[in-house]
Amino acid sequence: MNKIAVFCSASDAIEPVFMEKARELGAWLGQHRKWLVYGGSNTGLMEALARSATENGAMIMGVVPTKLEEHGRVSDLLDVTFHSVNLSDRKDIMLQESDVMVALPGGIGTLDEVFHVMAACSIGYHQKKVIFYNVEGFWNDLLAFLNRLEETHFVHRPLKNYFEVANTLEELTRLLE
Ligand SMILES: Nc1ncnc2c1ncn2[C@@H]1O[C@H](COP(=O)(O)O)[C@@H](O)[C@H]1O
Repeated sequence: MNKIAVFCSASDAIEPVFMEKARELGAWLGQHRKWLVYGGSNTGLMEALARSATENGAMIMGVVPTKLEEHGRVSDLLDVTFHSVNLSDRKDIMLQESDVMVALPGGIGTLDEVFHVMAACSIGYHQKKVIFYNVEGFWNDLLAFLNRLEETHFVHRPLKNYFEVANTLEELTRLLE
């Protein structure tokens, strides 16, 4: 897989371990000459990831909604900039431009992106998967809830159709190779 979308936090106030894991992933993307497709913001895990990716040789595509541009929150690291009108078409563009999506720890924006991709997969718009990068068990509660949805038949197909989980960088990169 060559074009990897990454959904992740825009916050600068989170624990350093998450920044470190984002940088490690960025370095791997660069060393393996991958394209990073992401939200293009100059804050949080997004900027940490993008800086490390570009320093290690990755090409970077940012999908930037008008609002971010208006607020001066666009990273200056981007090789390619896609301009989106809003968050809805931003998600469609990120999905269209990538082979697989990785979810690093994140908040509401990240959850919105993850569920957009899985919901579209669930009714057959695509067959691309989300990989939850479960740094420090960040996604455990969400994964437990998703498993409950499967056990109680609230999801239409087995969850393995929609996502995979990587607990370490090694597990993640094995899925990305
Ligand atoms: N206001 C936003 N700034 C940057 N990125 C955003 C914003 N809203 C949605 N996104 C996307 O969602 C995540 C970051 O949002 P979090 O709420 O911090 O998880 C990122 O992947 C962006 O593409």
